[in-house]
Amino acid sequence: MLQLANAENVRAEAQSLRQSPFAIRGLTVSYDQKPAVFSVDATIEPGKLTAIVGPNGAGKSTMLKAALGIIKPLSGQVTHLGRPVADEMHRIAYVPQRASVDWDFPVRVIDVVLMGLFRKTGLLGRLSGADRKHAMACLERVGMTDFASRQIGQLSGGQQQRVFLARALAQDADLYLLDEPFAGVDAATEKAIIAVLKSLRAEGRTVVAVHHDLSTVPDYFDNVLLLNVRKIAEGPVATTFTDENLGAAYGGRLATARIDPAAVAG
Ligand SMILES: Nc1ncnc2c1ncn2[C@@H]1O[C@H](COP(=O)(O)OP(=O)(O)OP(=O)(O)O)[C@@H](O)[C@H]1O
Repeated sequence: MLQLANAENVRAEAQSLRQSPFAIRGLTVSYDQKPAVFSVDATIEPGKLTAIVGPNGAGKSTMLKAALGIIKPLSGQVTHLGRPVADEMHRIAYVPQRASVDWDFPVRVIDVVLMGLFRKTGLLGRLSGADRKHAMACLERVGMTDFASRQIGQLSGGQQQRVFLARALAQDADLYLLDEPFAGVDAATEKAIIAVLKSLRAEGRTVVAVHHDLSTVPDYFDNVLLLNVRKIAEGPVATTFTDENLGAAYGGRLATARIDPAAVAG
């Protein structure tokens, strides 16, 4: 009887942890003593698609990198599922900005995807046939199986973006953080990527993406976090993605930007 009650407790705890958000508290990051992100609190709702939106230089990439410990913040705490993020990295997949990656590195597409499994297998761990099958299935999800043996330097920008998404899929994470996944891709690739992100949400996973095209925010995302060094607002798109909040994030430059993303391109 006691054992049954314990099993029930463990299940309830696991369930409530799954519903605990990715939470950022008091995050401040400075470069050369100038704050790029200042005192940001954010609570990412589990099982939703959240956009991080703000002008160039607003600190969006910096916030993601600092939240994951890739760069060291001046201050702040970040938790995932109620625990320090450093203990939870095996549940988190990060897709960096394409421009920040050395695409001349001599490695095949399939090997990039298999890198997504390193946290599970260890760097020197042996990959099984099932691992390779899983990696191929991830490539299939992004429509890139025909390119498995290609060197990554021989891919187009959109194809590179898809491969990085496949690597994140291979990680089988709870939380996906993507830095501008739609940057420089054509309409077909954008459609393919958003379909994958929505399928992750349908599986109960959480997706956060830095996003520049304001016109697609309402179609693509459930929630939005507006940033300009400080947090301007966060919440459901319907109530948060307002002209007032956009004006506060982008300054006077943005009277019509919600329908004209070109207005904020520079
Ligand atoms: N390594 C660095 N050293 C010094 N300053 C940096 C560094 N990285 C970013 N910055 C500065 O920090 C600020 C925030 O940059 P960040 O890349 O986080 O902005 P962003 O919102 O992601 O911009 P974008 O939309 O252009 O990608 C900018 O002013 C940028 O110049």
